[in-house]
Amino acid sequence: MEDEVSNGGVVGVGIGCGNGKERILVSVRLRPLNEKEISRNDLCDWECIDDTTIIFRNSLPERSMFPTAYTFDRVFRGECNTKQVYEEAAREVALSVVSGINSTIFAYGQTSSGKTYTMTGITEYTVADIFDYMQRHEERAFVLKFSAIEIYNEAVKDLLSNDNTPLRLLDDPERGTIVEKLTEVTLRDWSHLKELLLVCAAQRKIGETLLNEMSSRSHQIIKLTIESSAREFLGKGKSSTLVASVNFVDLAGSERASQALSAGTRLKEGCHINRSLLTLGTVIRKLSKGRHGHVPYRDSKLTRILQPSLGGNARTAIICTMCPARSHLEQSRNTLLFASCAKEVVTNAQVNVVMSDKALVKHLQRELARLESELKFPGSASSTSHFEALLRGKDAQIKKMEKEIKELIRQRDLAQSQLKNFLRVAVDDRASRRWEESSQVSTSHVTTSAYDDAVSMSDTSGFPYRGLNFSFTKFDKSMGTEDWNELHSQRSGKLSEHDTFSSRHSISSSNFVRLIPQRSEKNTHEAVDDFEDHCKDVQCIENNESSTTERKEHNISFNERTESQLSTATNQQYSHARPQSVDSPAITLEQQLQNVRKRIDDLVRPYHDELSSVSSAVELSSSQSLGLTKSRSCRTSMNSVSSPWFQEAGQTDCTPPSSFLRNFPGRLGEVQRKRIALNCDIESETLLGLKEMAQIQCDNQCGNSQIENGDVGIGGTRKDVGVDPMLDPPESPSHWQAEFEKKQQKIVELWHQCNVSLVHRACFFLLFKGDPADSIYMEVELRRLSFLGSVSHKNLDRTPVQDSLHITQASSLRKLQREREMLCKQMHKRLSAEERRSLYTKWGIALDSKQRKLQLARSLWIETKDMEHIRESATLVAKLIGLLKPEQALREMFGLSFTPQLTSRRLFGWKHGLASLK
Ligand SMILES: Nc1ncnc2c1ncn2[C@@H]1O[C@H](COP(=O)(O)OP(=O)(O)OP(=O)(O)O)[C@@H](O)[C@H]1O
Repeated sequence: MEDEVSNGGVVGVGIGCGNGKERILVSVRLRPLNEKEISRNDLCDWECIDDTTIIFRNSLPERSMFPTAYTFDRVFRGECNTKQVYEEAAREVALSVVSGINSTIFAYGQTSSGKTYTMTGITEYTVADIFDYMQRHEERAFVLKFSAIEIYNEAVKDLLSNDNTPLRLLDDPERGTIVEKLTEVTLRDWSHLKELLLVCAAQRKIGETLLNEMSSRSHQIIKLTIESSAREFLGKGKSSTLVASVNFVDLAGSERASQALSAGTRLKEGCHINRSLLTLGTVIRKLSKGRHGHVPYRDSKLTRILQPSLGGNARTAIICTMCPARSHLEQSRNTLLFASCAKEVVTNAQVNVVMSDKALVKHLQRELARLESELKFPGSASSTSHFEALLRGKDAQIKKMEKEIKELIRQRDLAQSQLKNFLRVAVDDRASRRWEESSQVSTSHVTTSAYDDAVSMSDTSGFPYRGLNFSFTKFDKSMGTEDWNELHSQRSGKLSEHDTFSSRHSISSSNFVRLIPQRSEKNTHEAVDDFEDHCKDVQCIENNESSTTERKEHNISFNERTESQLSTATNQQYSHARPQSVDSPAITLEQQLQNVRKRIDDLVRPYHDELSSVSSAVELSSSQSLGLTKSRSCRTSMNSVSSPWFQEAGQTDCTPPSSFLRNFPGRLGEVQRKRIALNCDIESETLLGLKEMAQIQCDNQCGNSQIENGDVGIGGTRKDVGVDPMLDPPESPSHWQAEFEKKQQKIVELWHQCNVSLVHRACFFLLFKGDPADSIYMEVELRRLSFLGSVSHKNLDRTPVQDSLHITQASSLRKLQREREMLCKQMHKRLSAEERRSLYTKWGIALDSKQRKLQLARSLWIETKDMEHIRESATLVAKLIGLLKPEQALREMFGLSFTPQLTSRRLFGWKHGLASLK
């Protein structure tokens, strides 16, 4: 049995038992008056009035100062037998030992008060109960070990050994103070115990005093150690053992030398006894006041050995024995004071689990692995918490910034609207003055003058035409095209028919741009009858837009520049007529506006950097999950493979998003603006980085101008920005198919609305045919388009930002028309005469009509609801650009900013095809 549990290498594992902290159980036992006391007519002053209170019944005046009632966990009258004392004052504590909890039962009291009498009984009852417990728990294997020592004159003696040599006390880091070379005997049975108890009694120092013929002159500690293991795990290497000890402590009695009439040896014994008991009293007193300061455990061998039982890992019960005789009043009172302190002492008992060698080896191996890992990654746990703290801090920072941005945007909007109002008033005022002045000459001059104003401002001061249109909205709306033509004719006096058309078309384009931004492409066809005229018209607008390009190079937002120029122009134009006091508010407002914008930029930049890093992380993880190699950005790859339209667009015009972004309240930082400037047409908007969208979306939220469009709103979290579909694929193929068709339809409609390049549409349409893996690209495309569409369609309360967007939308429409024209040119090259004829017939174009190729090109992608039409359009466009194998196009070009390694051969094939269009 002893082999099952190793004593040498065993590590005790303390397991907190939750309520391990408890006070020492303190009881008081009165013994009856003995014969001597009765014969002396000694009076009994003490009375247990109930089970917990003992009182002093004495009316002596000199004792009136002392307390008369003492309460303890239990008090026992003289007639109570030891069994009752055991059961009510010791049993529960003593038997904790079978559950692996250390326990100690003390007997404390003056000499001849009945300590030995009580402890002998309690020891026997406890062992009897332990044996009983062992019998009732056959499933466990028990080992019961017995040892006994006495501390006589501060020397520790082994009561089971004949050797009188004092034993040394050793300090073990795990087991505390241990007695060196102490005999420990494994108990066999009850009779074995009785035998050992007799041996101890025989060995213990007993002496005769006046008070006790058989006075114990030493402190005796009998120790029973119980080890128990579950039998089913024995020998299987994973058993664990409960190990605990119960100490039965029979202290030597405190005595007064005068009372005991001790002298010589007895006096010396008495001194040692009293000194050690004094130390015990001091320890108890200190512990009763809490564990503050030094507790003098080491001042006596008694307290040193019993340290775990005094406020340590043990349950403790103290039975204070008392002589009820008045002659022992002082000693009794001291005993009660000791008991009163003891009941305040708190111990913290633990269940002691000891592992078998094998279990211990396993445990140690695990511990070693843990330590090695900690060594390998020092502070990994702490770095995690540090990271979490950092994140929390960043979150708080972002929230604060969002709040600030909100406030700044509010201030900016206010300043903007004030400035706008001011300028409107200024312009109206100026116009009405001019009107009044001109009306004195002639009506025709009025309009000419008004028109001259507009044109001269545009021509001479670089005042943007679109800005002028915006400022003169009233004029545009109130005057029809005829008025403008007439006005123009009157101005030039000798306009050619061509000029007239250009003017009309320029104006109608402007009106179209501002008033009918969503006018369908088909309607535009009617306005653009003549190809050559159309090109001139385009050229005319491009000239106007070149000024915008210049502005873009200077990195000044359109909004800022427009307003600034408007303000400057207005000031310049009317400085002679307007008092300085009127100009000042405009300058102040403009300054205010710029300050607010600068603050927002400063605030947004770090926020956006943060967002970028998060997006990068998302992209990286996405690309990893796709098994893609992070490469050049999608934008870069698109530029490298894009059609001439993409390139051309990139060189000339600003795009709706870039224009939008530059004018948007929460404008992007410098880097973002530069990046966006690389994409210069609406087709390139498919490449609009998700980060930018997320930024805009964030800004929108800040500005309470969240953009929504049908069922694909932009508002939401970063997760919404085209990343989550990868994480959340459709549940079933049929579900996905339905979803795919729905998304495809929506995309086709948005392409149409946003005037997206036909080449882009064709590539995308032919590339993504319903594979579930395409879901992310569909989602990205859908959201980009939704974003563009929603921005350009929400024009109820038009802002300068939106105005600028409409202009670029017109530009995109024009580019679309040019694209059709280029496709038209390709028809001759890519299609045989027979193929062309067949297509004309199929597409309902009369074979004898003029400009059949152009008609065919203009018929492409015009029916958004007819998927067959869309498919045929896509196939024809692909053929015209030489994209024979659309599936070879790179999907990633349409997705997030990650691409696989591009093979030059693939690119070459497509680029070659595209290049041939030039
Ligand atoms: N509760 C009791 N009922 C009857 N007799 C008792 C009781 N308690 C003690 N006695 C008797 O009192 C005497 C002294 O008891 P005991 O030796 O146990 O005292 P003690 O406190 O151990 O003294 P010391 O400190 O001197 O050893 C004994 O003869 C014992 O039988």
